[in-house]
Amino acid sequence: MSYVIGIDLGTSAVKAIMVSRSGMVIDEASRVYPLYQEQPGYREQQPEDWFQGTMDAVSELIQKTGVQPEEVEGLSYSGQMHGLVLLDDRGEVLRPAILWNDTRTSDECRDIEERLGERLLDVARNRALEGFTLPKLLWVKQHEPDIWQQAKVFLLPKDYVRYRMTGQLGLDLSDAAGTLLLNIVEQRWSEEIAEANGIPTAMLPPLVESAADTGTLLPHVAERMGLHERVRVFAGGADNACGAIGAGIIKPCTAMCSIGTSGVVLAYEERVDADYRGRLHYFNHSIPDGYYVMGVTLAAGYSMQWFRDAFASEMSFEELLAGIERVPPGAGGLLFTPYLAGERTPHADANIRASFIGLDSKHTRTQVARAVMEGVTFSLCESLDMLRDSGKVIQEVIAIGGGAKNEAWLQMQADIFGLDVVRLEREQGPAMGAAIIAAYGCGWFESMEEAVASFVKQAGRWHPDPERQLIYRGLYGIYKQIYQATKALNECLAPYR
Ligand SMILES: Nc1ncnc2c1ncn2[C@@H]1O[C@H](COP(=O)(O)OP(=O)(O)O)[C@@H](O)[C@H]1O
Ligand SMILES: O=C(CO)[C@@H](O)[C@H](O)COP(=O)(O)O
Repeated sequence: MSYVIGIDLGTSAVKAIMVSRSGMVIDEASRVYPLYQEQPGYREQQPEDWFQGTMDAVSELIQKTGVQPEEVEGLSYSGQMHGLVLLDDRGEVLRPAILWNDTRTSDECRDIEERLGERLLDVARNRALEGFTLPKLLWVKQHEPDIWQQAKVFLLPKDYVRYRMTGQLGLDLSDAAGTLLLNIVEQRWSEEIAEANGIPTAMLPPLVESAADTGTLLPHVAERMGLHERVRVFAGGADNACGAIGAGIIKPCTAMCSIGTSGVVLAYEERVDADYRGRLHYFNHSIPDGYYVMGVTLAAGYSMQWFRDAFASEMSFEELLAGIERVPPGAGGLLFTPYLAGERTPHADANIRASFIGLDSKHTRTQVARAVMEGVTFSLCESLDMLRDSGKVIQEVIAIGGGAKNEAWLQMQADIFGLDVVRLEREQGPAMGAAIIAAYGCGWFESMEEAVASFVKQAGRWHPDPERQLIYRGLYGIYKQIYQATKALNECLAPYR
């Protein structure tokens, strides 16, 4: 038999899946790692935790499947986007990684936009947002000059793990798109953006395609994971690009909704000249010459994780959400905005914070949990509406990410979006996308499209219920007013955080 391994380096955990030639997921293994929040707006992780966690997860996967090392032909990666990993001239990590949901870089974003004006949108096709990598580089340059002086190259999260596994430096196009340093259409680093911001071009790692063969495993890494040294390692892609591949979003009129730590509503973009003026993210896909457009809720699954950790830390998500489907829409008149970490879409605002509106002494924990789920889904619906308003025809939504494990959340998505919502056999879209890249790279298929057709398997469909849809339409109208109503209050509260 032959297999490939797909690795998804998420924010809450790394997940590894073993996939057979017929696209069957034989098994999966995962490892969690901590998120450090030393100051308000700061979010960091240790790259060493990613590397060790990935090796542990793959090693467990090999042990529990009983697959022989020589049966694994290839592996590839999907990774949380934008996170800055700085390396010195010996390849050592200089400081903890600054993550996609870290919002310390508002000043740097303003500086970038002042320096480049409209050219930023013309070349990088995105606005300067706190989560992207270039503002993080500028923050280190300004605030940690000693570290900056030692920095020789930067990598993104999954590219760091691949570097540790193979010893080869490289960064794939779909992830490079989220740095703000890529000329998105010409698919090369933008010297203009780098030079305007004082970033030496020597710091930019070599660019590769997602399916590029990036070498083989270092002997000690192969041994630790129980793999053969000859297993082929393919570059992989940004988690949202891989999630899109794993969900089959590789042609027009298809869209996905991912509820991981972040929340994403994403559609395939066939037009290289599509111009969203930065209101939505526009990035290179992991499919050659493909693009996608998306909106991002910074704290989607993270809102649920926060709620559980703060108020029911002894409970699993399954226990916490038991009976949630019996709570009527609207959670007894309670609305939640998921701005726990600021927001990106539709309100690019690092200062906004979350609210519960309508909390009543009769509210139970289950009702509040439902309000959290509804608030996250309303936020995602705002991104979906931006896609629809741009003229995109979306017929159904493929749901992926940890949130797709819960059937009530799938029904809620169908009711709020007013569209059919489809679940896959496993919610691990990004890991499946990485496995598909590896399978295509190994030559199992002529094209990525063929690999997607063979590997992506739908497993359930939720239809919108007209009655609930109507109730949600009313609630959504109220939800959309909360941002403006709480913006100034949150600015006043900022010094107290
Ligand atoms: N059984 C479940 N029911 C509902 N939500 C869940 C469940 N399990 C996990 N989640 C949600 O999924 C999130 C993690 O999703 P995941 O896709 O693994 O994230 P990441 O890729 O960022 O690590 C959690 O924060 C939680 O909100
Ligand atoms: O910042 C973004 C996309 O622009 C996030 O979607 C990250 O890529 C993190 O993803 P998850 O850990 O939530 O999967």
